Amino acid sequence: MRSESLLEYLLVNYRWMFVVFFLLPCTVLGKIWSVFEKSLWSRHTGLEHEKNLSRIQRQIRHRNEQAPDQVMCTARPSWRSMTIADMAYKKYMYNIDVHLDGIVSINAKTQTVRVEPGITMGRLIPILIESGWTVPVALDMEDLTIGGLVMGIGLESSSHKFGLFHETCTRYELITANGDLIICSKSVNADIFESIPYSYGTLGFLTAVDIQIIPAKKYVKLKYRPIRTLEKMESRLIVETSDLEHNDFVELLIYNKEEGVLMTGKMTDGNKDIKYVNRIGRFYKPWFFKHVESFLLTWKIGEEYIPLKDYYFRHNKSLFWEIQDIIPFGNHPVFRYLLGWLMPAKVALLKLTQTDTIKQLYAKHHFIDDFILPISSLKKSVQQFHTILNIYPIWVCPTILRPGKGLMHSPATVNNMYIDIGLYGEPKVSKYNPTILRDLEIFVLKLKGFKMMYAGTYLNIDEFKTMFDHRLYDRIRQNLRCKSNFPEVYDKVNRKARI
Ligand SMILES: Cc1cc2nc3c(=O)[nH]c(=O)nc-3n(C[C@H](O)[C@H](O)[C@H](O)COP(=O)(O)OP(=O)(O)OC[C@H]3O[C@@H](n4cnc5c(N)ncnc54)[C@H](O)[C@@H]3O)c2cc1C
Ligand SMILES: NC(=O)C1=CN([C@@H]2O[C@H](COP(=O)(O)OP(=O)(O)OC[C@H]3O[C@@H](n4cnc5c(N)ncnc54)[C@H](OP(=O)(O)O)[C@@H]3O)[C@@H](O)[C@H]2O)C=CC1
Ligand SMILES: CC(C)=CCC[C@@H](C)[C@H]1CC[C@H]2C3=C(CC[C@]12C)[C@@]1(C)CC[C@H](O)C[C@@H]1CC3
Repeated sequence: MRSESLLEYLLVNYRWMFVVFFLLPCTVLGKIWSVFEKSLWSRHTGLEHEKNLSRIQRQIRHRNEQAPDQVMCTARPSWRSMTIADMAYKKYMYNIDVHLDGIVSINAKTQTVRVEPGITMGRLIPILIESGWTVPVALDMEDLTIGGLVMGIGLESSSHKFGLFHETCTRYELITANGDLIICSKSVNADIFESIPYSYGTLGFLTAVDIQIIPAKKYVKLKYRPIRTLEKMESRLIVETSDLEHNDFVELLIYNKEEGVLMTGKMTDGNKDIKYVNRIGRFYKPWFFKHVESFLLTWKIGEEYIPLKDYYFRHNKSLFWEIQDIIPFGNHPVFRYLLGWLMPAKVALLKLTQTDTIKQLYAKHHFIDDFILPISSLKKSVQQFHTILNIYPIWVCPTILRPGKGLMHSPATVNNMYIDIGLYGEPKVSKYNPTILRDLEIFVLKLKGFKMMYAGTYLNIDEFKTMFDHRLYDRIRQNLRCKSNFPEVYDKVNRKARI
């Protein structure tokens, strides 16, 4: 630390000062600006969308003439993306500006909403709820974009019922390498439709997505059930995920090797008898994972009504549990009541303003990743993660995987229940080395599991192709003449491409 400038030293050791007194006020100014920007919603019409398409097509044709050897990616800067690492490839690939973030239409008849890919969950969900609708898989971080969730993957506590985010999408609009616009759905260009999810923008540029919508209700009636032992957590999770009639939402937080809290929820309009609604989204309310942990103290089953939007964004204020490393006193009542209204910190601003030292410290001493494994391997996997990482809490989110031909699908010919295991934090084992991730990836591969690619991978190309079925993807890449125009998925998610 001695060789660092004073500013660098302060930014690393007292980052909370910078975050609380500069970054949070900037976030609030950004929010005020977005209130004005909301008028965009009414401004976005089909016509506006058409204009945007020609703008993208012009850029692609220009690249095809001027730089045909340089493969393309979107111009969305790395600091805006919801990933911890920098996308190094943005610097040497040809950047196409695909920034479209409107709602094109809401169609109550077909129960779909057509959106442009840059719209975030934080903008889409409130607008839909105001119109009485919601999406089946509503992601819990405000800044995630629809394009990113289709091209990467997304899952939430309703995924045990509806599957991964893209499975609730019914139509994509894609601009291909030669600038053509393709529409695809289950009935039109069905193979292209199936190969787009998880292709990380390597088949074309997404310009519109149709998502199913379902009627929104006022609350989620959420039940908290403390459970001791991993065996019991696993067996209870299997029972609750198959009870689709009672459980619209299922999520498990594991707080140590032995104890966790299983949450099951149902969307409801409630009735007049509701005495207490826990508005967890209010600024002075405790961080959600701390609130859930409190059920381990009383060891009683709890039940409460939570407003729908508050439930959806329950992990947003504390960025799951990541904000505690940055503002360690952020959950203290004094902070919450005085400055809690400034939260949550904008991830993009945190990324943009982190110094190289902070980046390196995170790279060396911090772990952020998600693994998707068969539900019956919960106990075995958590034990392995405990030995190698010892990070708690652990996020467990069940998701159904269906058979298919895309990059990621159930290896069986029937639907299979999987769980996403999210590990975010500082490993508490002695001698932690980030390359240990490779061992974990091999462990997951052996269990016929997958990993989420937003954090990058140490797998080599052959292992990667064993984990993700490339047969249809390769064929579609050939048909759409992607070879010299777009990189392969692996070129974007391997460790050298993400630093
Ligand atoms: C992943 C992580 C992120 C953190 N982020 C913040 C933050 O944003 N703002 C804040 O005020 N405090 C943060 N902290 C806590 C803070 O950085 C440390 O308490 C402080 O740096 C210790 O300083 P030192 O001079 O005692 O130790 P040092 O001599 O600076 O370091 C001792 C050891 O700890 C490691 N280390 C130091 N700082 C970090 C760090 N930030 N991350 C990982 N390893 C580290 C060093 O590599 C070294 O091995 C973070 C801690 C961790 C683990
Ligand atoms: N609960 C959850 O499921 C969570 C998921 N995530 C992960 O975060 C990522 C989403 O974050 P977000 O910041 O929204 O997206 P990103 O900017 O990270 O984009 C993710 C990928 O999607 C591609 N992409 C995005 N928009 C388009 C488009 N219009 N056309 C073509 N390709 C496109 C990007 O291409 P390019 O490389 O060319 O820019 C990139 O490869 C996903 O990978 C997701 O798995 C993170 C947190 C929570
Ligand atoms: C629910 C799933 C599947 C994933 C959740 C991942 C999140 C916990 C991470 C996604 C982006 C991450 C970033 C950070 C923390 C963890 C995430 C929110 C930081 C805010 C950590 C501090 C750094 O300085 C900036 C990081 C930006 C990305």
